[in-house]
Amino acid sequence: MELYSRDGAKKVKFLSNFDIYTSKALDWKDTLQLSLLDFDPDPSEMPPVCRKSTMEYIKHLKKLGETLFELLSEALGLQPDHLNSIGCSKGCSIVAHYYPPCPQPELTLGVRKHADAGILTVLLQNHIGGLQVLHDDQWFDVHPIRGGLVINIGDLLQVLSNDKFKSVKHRAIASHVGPRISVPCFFSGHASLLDKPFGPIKDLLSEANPPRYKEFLLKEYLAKFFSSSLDGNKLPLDYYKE
Ligand SMILES: O=C(O)CCC(=O)C(=O)O
Ligand SMILES: [Fe+2]
Repeated sequence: MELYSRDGAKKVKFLSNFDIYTSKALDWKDTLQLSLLDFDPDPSEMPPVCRKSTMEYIKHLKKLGETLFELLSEALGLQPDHLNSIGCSKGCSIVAHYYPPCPQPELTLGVRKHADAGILTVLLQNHIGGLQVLHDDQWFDVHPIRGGLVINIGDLLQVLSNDKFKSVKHRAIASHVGPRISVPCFFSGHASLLDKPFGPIKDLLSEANPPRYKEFLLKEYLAKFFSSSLDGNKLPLDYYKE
């Protein structure tokens, strides 16, 4: 109760669906959300119950994020430090979802179909399972692997890469068994990116590969995402397509 809030400015909060007032239906979950725009949080801001483990986890996440962005830069044909140098690995939100057992799972979902709004997601999950990805119009289970992490491309990496990387549509189903716990970490860039124009990486563009998105302000895009709902028809990214 102490942490329960929908105040965007709060770094640590506990809430149910972020779109509770705009959505037609709600997801079967509660969420603890930690915003780390600089990766260097004051430990006293973390809830005591998970302070030590979170601080330890963040250290590893930062390193893993940097390695993943090096690999992705190379895959785009850029210098290995490109994505890191523009701030991709410099900030993230850690979100811990708690999906209670559901008496009627056929009537709801853990999380509705969506693509992550950020750049890249690193997801840790417990052994219950329920995450599914959409491929060729079919849902496929992502079976949990002990000690394994799921890496998802987000909408902003689709923009940066000018559609070379595609964000992945996914959802989580509800289940009689539980609780299921999943902890996605959303990399969405350093706080300093919020006020700067954001768009496809210039080095990737040419006459043969013109920009597929207009430049936009990250803070406006994020405001659109959080003020809409996951089941809306128009996605925030659609506003910026060329
Ligand atoms: O719980 C999961 O496995 C997925 C959660 C998710 O997709 C999200 O928070 O964006
Ligand atoms: Fe997601």
